[in-house]
Formats: sequence, C-alpha cells, structure tokens
Amino acid sequence: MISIENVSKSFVLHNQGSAEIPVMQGASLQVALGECVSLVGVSGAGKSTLMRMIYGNYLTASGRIMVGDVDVASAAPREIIQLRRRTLGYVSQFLRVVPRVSTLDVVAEPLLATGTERGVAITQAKTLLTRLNIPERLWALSPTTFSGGEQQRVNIARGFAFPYPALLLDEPTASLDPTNRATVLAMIAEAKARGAAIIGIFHDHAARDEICDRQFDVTRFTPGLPA
Ligand SMILES: Nc1ncnc2c1ncn2[C@@H]1O[C@H](COP(=O)(O)OP(=O)(O)OP(=O)(O)O)[C@@H](O)[C@H]1O
Repeated sequence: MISIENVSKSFVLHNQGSAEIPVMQGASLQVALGECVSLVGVSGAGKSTLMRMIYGNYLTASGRIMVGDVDVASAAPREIIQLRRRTLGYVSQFLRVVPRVSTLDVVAEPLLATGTERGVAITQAKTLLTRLNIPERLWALSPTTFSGGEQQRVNIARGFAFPYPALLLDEPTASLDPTNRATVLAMIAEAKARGAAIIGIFHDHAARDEICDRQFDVTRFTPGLPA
C-alpha cells in the first residue's frame, strides 16, 4: 500500500548562505495492507522528515513515494489533497485548532468531506469522543481551550473518523493516561485488522512493541551517521 523507493532529501538553508544539508539518502520501505511499521533511529535521524515527505508536506528530492497508485514525490498539489481526503490519514502530534469550530465538527469533518451524511458523521464523531473520554459538555466548544491531552484525543478521534487505507501516526500515545493509551492502541489494532497500512513514530516503546509488526531504522539512510 505504501512503497518508498530510493528516497533522498536535503534541506537548503536560504538564510544561511544556501547551505545544503543532506538528511536522507536512498531510503526504501514497503508497508503492506494490515501492517504497522514504526520508524526508529536516534534524534535527528529523519523520522519526522520521512513522515512529512510521505504526507506531502516536504518535497522529496529524488525517488518515489507510492501511496496506493499515487506517487507523492511527483504528484500535483491537487492530487495530494485528493489522496489525503480518502486514502492517506495523518495523526500529527498536535491538533491544529480552528477557533469557533466545535469539537464535534472538528472530528466529523473528514467524514463530511467525503460525502457522509451529516447525521451519520456526527453520530460517528460522538462515538469516538465517548470512547476517548472527552466529556459531553465539551463537544459543542472549540478545542482551543482544551488541555494538551484533551486536544490530542480530539486529534486522534478526527484521525480515525474516516477508514483510511493508509495511516501515519506521530506519537499517538504521548501524554495519554493509561486508560486512553489502551483505547488508542485498541483503535490502531482495529485499523490494522480492517487492513490499514500504518507507519508510526512511537517514543513510547512499550506501545510500539505491542502494536507494530516491525521497525524501520531511518539511521541507515542518514548521511554522516554510522550505519
Ligand atoms: N524544515 C527544516 N529545515 C532544515 N532542516 C530541517 C528541517 N526539518 C528537519 N531538519 C533537519 O533534518 C534532520 C532530521 O530531523 P527530523 O526532525 O526528521 O529527525 P527525527 O528523527 O524526527 O528527530 P526527533 O526524534 O528528535 O524528533 C535534523 O538534522 C533536522 O535539523
């Protein structure tokens, strides 16, 4: 489902004499439907950079990043938006909060964007928020004022609302209490069981070992680091 082929990436620091910093060279990884792979490697190895390249937030210098039949490395912005709508989900570490949009609407939005009838989308959002222990009194409010852990759970509810066949998870269990952590791990297991291909970054090693089928050490492709 996700196929990364010989991918390289440099950053050009325009404010520092256009210095070119190579951060990844020749990375390849295949993730099948129903499989969960964790990106590992020392701090600065390029885990987040690879994740952002797969999602199309960072440009890829060379190589291919196939998600389904779309090559994110060469796709037009319009194709990437389409891919993100129905194929590729991303649970980032932090919720991007839009003032005045209710929590229910934040969670239902990925379903509404794919044509789900409003009543069905809101019911699904309520189910997810209940499961993640967001109190009902908060559902009509914007998550702007929520605690860090509450915002993270709203973000997870939103990320799991639509059944994406490919899913990127950036620290999905960070700063969760044991009960909510167990719920999120169960949700990831359910996504795998329905056939999602998942790539995650987990500093929570117990969670990683429980939920991931294998690890991908990004350090092997970091220029200048011992392999
Ligand atoms: N936007 C950027 N501009 C310039 N350099 C960047 C940018 N993003 C990342 N880098 C550099 O790329 C390298 C990889 O960073 P990245 O954040 O991907 O590492 P990581 O493995 O996710 O680290 P951590 O575990 O600490 O989050 C680092 O040397 C970092 O400084």
